[in-house]
Amino acid sequence: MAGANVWPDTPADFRTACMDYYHAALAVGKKLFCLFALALDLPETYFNDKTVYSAATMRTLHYPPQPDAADDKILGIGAHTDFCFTILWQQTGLEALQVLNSREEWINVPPLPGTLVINLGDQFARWTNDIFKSTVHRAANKNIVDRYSIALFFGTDYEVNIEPIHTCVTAERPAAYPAITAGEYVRQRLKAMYNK
Ligand SMILES: O=C(O)CCC(=O)C(=O)O
Ligand SMILES: [Fe+2]
Repeated sequence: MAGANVWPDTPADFRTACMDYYHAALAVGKKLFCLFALALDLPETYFNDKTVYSAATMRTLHYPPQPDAADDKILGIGAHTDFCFTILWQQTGLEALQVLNSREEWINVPPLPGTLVINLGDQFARWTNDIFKSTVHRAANKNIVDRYSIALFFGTDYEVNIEPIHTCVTAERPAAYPAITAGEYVRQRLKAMYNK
């Protein structure tokens, strides 16, 4: 689940810029865990010891233009949920990302200058016993220019047990998920995705 990064030779400052952004986005991820802990009536620090060596991978994405493609031919990222928190930067001025709402309708997520999109992901649905949802989303670029986005996937340390938090379990809402370590969870998801 780990490997060396592959860096292009050009542009010269690409690696430094990526790493600067990576560390800034990581700090956002850590703050998110504090905010969600408070929202769950837990101490702000609840996730601190669970996010010491956070599994945090970043994906830089390029979507070529395909304005003339028919809907069933369009390439992009198909409908899916993310494993863990996603901190997504999207290029401004282009619409491509959509989320599925509770009425099963696809809603555009237009990039707003100076904002990030935060997706809670499946691990947080497990932590919260489905009180918080992991949003189904997809992205395709039907514009006439290239589109770029950057997704940082931020989860707990791999050895942490993910299980419904006590404040999210009641007699009416019994625990819907067994405990599983974050590492084993990611391993199973990757196996299901790439090892069919
Ligand atoms: O590019 C986007 O807007 C979405 C990317 C995404 O959903 C992903 O990488 O999991
Ligand atoms: Fe995603």
